[in-house]
Amino acid sequence: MDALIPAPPSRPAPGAVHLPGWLGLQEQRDLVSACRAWAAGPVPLRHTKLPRGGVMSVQTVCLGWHWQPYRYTRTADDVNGLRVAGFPEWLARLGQRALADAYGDDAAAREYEPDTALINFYDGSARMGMHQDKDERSAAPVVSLSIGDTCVFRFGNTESRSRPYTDLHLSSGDLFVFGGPSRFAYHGVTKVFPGTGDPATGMASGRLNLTLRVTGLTD
Ligand SMILES: O=C(O)CCC(=O)C(=O)O
Ligand SMILES: [Fe+2]
Repeated sequence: MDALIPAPPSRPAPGAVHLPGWLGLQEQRDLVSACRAWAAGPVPLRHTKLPRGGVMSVQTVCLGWHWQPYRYTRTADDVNGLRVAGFPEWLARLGQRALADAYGDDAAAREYEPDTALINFYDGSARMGMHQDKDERSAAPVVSLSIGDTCVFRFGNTESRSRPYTDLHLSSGDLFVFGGPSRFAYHGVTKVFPGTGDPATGMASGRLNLTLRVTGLTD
């Protein structure tokens, strides 16, 4: 939680890697600016509607492909019907750098071509229940980047939402990658600590998380 003393790198499960403080301050600032522009449209940042009538407490906007429970489409049919913003090349390169640093396998990192990003904004009371990222038709790793307030990220197992799991803090600038045997592990966000982010990132409050993924889909 203390931005001045980043936690050491850790591997909570095989294929899962946490690299605290991976993004520099300027990279975080640039990502915040980019996310602010994406949040304005063509598809706005919004609370995703759930099939049984509820809404998610986080607010989300997608790039490349639009996710809604539980599929990807090019257009945001549950929002305004517009095509989502494209997935930029620079973000794919950032994802490759993340994989290279997490796994130390430059050749595998060069092959990584994420084509969607889910950008989630958490206010102080938002949470995300334990779930698997399993609407992709690819087992390529998920790259997660966090900016703003620190949260408790619960990283579990591939069998069920319950124990064993590891609770860790994801703070501003942290990278978390889950692939290989952990790719379909359950995970969630149980708590956000308001006021723990550095306003110099451009986030006055709240938490931003980007997950880069390979959908395995073609048009
Ligand atoms: O906010 C996070 O750290 C996790 C987000 C997540 O699991 C998701 O978008 O599927
Ligand atoms: Fe997820």
